[in-house]
This record gives sequence, structure tokens and C-alpha cells, in this order.
Amino acid sequence: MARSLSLERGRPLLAPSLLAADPLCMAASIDRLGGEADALHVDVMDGRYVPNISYGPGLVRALRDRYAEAVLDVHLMVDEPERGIEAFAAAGADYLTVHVEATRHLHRLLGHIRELGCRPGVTLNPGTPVEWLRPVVHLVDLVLVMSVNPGFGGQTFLPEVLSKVRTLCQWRAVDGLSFLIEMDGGLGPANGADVVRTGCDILVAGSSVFGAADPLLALRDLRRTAQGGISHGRS
Ligand SMILES: O=C(CO)[C@H](O)[C@H](O)COP(=O)(O)O
Ligand SMILES: [Fe+2]
Repeated sequence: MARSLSLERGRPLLAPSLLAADPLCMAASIDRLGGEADALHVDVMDGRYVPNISYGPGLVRALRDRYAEAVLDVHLMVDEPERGIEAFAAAGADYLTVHVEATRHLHRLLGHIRELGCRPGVTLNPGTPVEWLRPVVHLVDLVLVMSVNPGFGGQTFLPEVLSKVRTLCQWRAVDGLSFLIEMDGGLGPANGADVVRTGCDILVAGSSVFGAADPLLALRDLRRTAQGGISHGRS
């Protein structure tokens, strides 16, 4: 069974979303980050759970072959994710995150992801109550809070989801858990500090990194802003 790579809490972590990279120059886009990304975020869309279609296990395999040391953070926006997890695990995914709305057997599915050697993650749409996650937080290594409706990059951040992060931080403290809290959608230097201050560990950023003239400078800029969220009183 494959051993998955992991991320450590303690400083803001950045996961650029490849959705915003030029699909014809994916490796060149990643290389421009100079190895400074903490993880590569791979958005898998099936045209059913979300209206868009993006990648499959083939991209994950190609990334793993080329970037052996990279943490591959795979966000499955697919219906019935239980049908695809084995292929993504075999391809070399580290974190495999499924939508709570997309499966009828979430508890079993998260256990299966771990059995496959990956780190289970769970996520929820902006319109889904965070309480849906309460029965499974002890099973996951990562909770992804969507700050846009899934399916497309380049959307506007929805600040109302920050209250979910506060709730997750409370559950983590009360239960003595250590899952990472990740946020995805519409993130950049304008909101990075707020998101970290609220309690997020990982920021996913697509357009604000790969849409910039210099993605490495944009990544560094986001890191600087995100670190500002810690020095302003995050516990
Ligand atoms: O899951 C996603 C969309 O469903 C993407 O990860 C997200 O939208 C990142 O892109 P951007 O930073 O451009 O909003
Ligand atoms: Fe994503």
C-alpha cells in the first residue's frame, strides 16, 4: 500500500490550484513556482456533480511521476466518488477529498480512502451546513471549506463561510483532533490574512497565483499576507 505524503500544521500552507494553470503548459507553470508551494491542488470535475469537466487520474499519475516529493491534494467534485477513489489512490494522490453531498456512504468511504493509503478529506458546498460533518471529523485528516460554489475557478470569495471554520476549530479543540482546515475559492492577498486569522491552515489559490504575470511573486505575496493573519492574534 502506498504511503501518502502529509502536511503539518503550524504555519499557513499554500496549495495552488492547477485549474488556473495553462493546460498546455502545466509542468512549466508548476516549475515557475520554484518549489515553494506546500501542495498542488488538483480539481477533479465530472460534468455531473458540477457542470464542468476537468481531469482524471491520468493527470495525478503524471504529476506523481514528475514531482515525486510534491503533496498532491486531490479535490474530487464528482458524484459517487466511491467509484473513482481506487484509481486516484493508485495514481499517487496524497489527500483525497470528497464532497459530503456527493455520496450516500460517507463514513464507509472515508475509511476506504485511508485503507487505500491516502489521507481522507471531506468538503462541503457553501450552502451545506457544517453540522453535516460532525459525525465524521474524527475520521479525516483534512476538512475543506468551499468559499465558492464548486465547478469553476475565478469566482468571488463568500465570506459567510468563515463561521464554519470557527465551528471546526471548536470541534477540533473539544475532541482533541488534528485535522487540517483548508479553504478553497476566491482567495488571494486581499483576504488571505482574514482566512488564516479565522483558523484555516491551508489556502487554495488558483487565479490569484497562476493568473498573475509572475506566479512565484504572487505565491510569495499570498504567503506574506497569510502570515500576517497569524501575527494578528490567531490562536
Ligand atoms: O475547487 C475549485 C473550484 O471548484 C478551485 O479549487 C477553486 O475555485 C480555485 O480557484 P480560484 O482560486 O480561481 O477561485
Ligand atoms: Fe478545489
